[in-house]
Amino acid sequence: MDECRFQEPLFTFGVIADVQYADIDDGYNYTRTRKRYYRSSLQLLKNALDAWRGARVPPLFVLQLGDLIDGFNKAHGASERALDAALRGFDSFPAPVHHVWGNHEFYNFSRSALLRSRLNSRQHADSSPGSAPARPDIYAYRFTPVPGFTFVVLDAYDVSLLGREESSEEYRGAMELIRRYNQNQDLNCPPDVKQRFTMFNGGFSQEQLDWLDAVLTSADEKQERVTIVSHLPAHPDSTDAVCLAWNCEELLAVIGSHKSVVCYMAGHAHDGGYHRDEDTGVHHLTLDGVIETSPYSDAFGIVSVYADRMELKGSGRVMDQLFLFS
Ligand SMILES: Nc1ncnc2c1ncn2[C@@H]1O[C@H](COP(=O)(O)OP(=O)(O)O)[C@@H](O)[C@H]1O
Repeated sequence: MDECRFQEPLFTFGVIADVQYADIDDGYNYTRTRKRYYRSSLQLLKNALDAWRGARVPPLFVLQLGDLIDGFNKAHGASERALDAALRGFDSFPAPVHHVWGNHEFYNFSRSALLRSRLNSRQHADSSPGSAPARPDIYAYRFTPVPGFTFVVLDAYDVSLLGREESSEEYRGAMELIRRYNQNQDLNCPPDVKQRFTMFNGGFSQEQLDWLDAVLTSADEKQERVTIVSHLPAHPDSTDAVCLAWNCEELLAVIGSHKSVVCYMAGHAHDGGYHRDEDTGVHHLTLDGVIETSPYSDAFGIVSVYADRMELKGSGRVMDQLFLFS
């Protein structure tokens, strides 16, 4: 009988990725292999919010893993309207929402506009020094919802052609980097080798990686469990090669040099993925995207956190997953 008793988690949190809402008819991905349900994605977001609200242990916070509204909104002059519609549900939600930025955020808004927008959830960062990189244009921060558990939001488009002014030093540096691997006229077209070097991806600057390294050093010392979230997946076995962050190898090297990291969560690749890195024990989760989920299904999860593990309870196409701490 005892085994059947519900074990109370320390806390729970909600996860959702790639809502890509737009008030337009259904369409397809670039290769026309997957249907995209632009309008009904808003209902699937509402389903997630309702389920989290009614959960036995309601989430302490939600992680929105990026691409909340689709790039098509820009062409229709509907970016603000779509963002309002997508954020409306979150407004009345009784817990903080941590927004990650994806490529579709940059199709709709400039980096400076995003920093001023409600998609900037940096107000939920820890108030202690070092909770964000010194450079304010890098959208990354650390938060500690419960002592012993730290979460890090990373900016996967810090080094990118997206969101950076064409006249800027950052844009020039990103162009130099992508051109080293991608000689296609259309930079959204992946090269044959290192396919991730496309314009719809990006990477992490040295400043951001150094800051992450310092956050993780401190977490190691305090014996904390760290979960890192970003829009772009980092581990090649957790996703399609086209969807990885440009300098995923450098990021993995930083993660691998700290024992505090237990999980890395991303969106971007709508078919999802999971891999446990055998060398580091880190769980790499790519969450299935709402946008390519039928209106008759769902794509979100709630993660229950315990002293020795996290348990993802998926809804609809999101599979359950156990993240044991090593
Ligand atoms: N293989 C490709 N060749 C050229 N352009 C592409 C290719 N794949 C995607 N794109 C373009 O890149 C942009 C981002 O692709 P998209 O599939 O919309 O990304 P996401 O999966 O984030 O929604 C779109 O403008 C799309 O048309």
